Amino acid sequence: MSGNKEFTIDELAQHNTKASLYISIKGKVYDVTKFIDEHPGGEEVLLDEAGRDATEAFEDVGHSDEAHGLLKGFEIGVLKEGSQPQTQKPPTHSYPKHPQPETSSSVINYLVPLGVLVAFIAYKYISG
Ligand code: HEM
Repeated sequence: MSGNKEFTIDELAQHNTKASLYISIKGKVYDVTKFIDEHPGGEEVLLDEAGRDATEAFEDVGHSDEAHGLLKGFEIGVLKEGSQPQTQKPPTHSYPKHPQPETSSSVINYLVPLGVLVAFIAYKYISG
């Protein structure tokens, strides 16, 4: 079965039990209710990902071509655009970079060793 029905993330989330189990992978929605008992990876993992975007979990396992092929048979629609969960953090407040008071600190960095050197030479000169 395949379809062009668009599911929102909320609709998907309603099918998160063994009685009706939808999973989304790469923007497609799959009804894997009938597959729960047959999944070689066990039902537990499917139930863990039930009703949500399982792209990462599915890819992490490194499923075979056969597994990818099976997916086609479970396709019932697509995840509505813009309803994907935010995997990336929204841009947080960007803080303006404060200009560092470069000059004053670099002058000090330069003057202190110079002062030490001058003091050392003066000391040598006076004492010797
Ligand atoms: C929903 C569609 C899924 C299908 C059609 C599917 C299919 C399969 C198939 C056919 C295998 C046998 C090995 C292979 O051919 O790669 C397998 C293994 C496995 N699957 Fe899935 N899988 C699905 C989702 C998931 C999800 C969401 C997880 C979550 C982590 C998962 C975890 C695993 C694990 C851990 C194995 C390895 C089992 C083992 O080698 O002992 N699967 N799956």
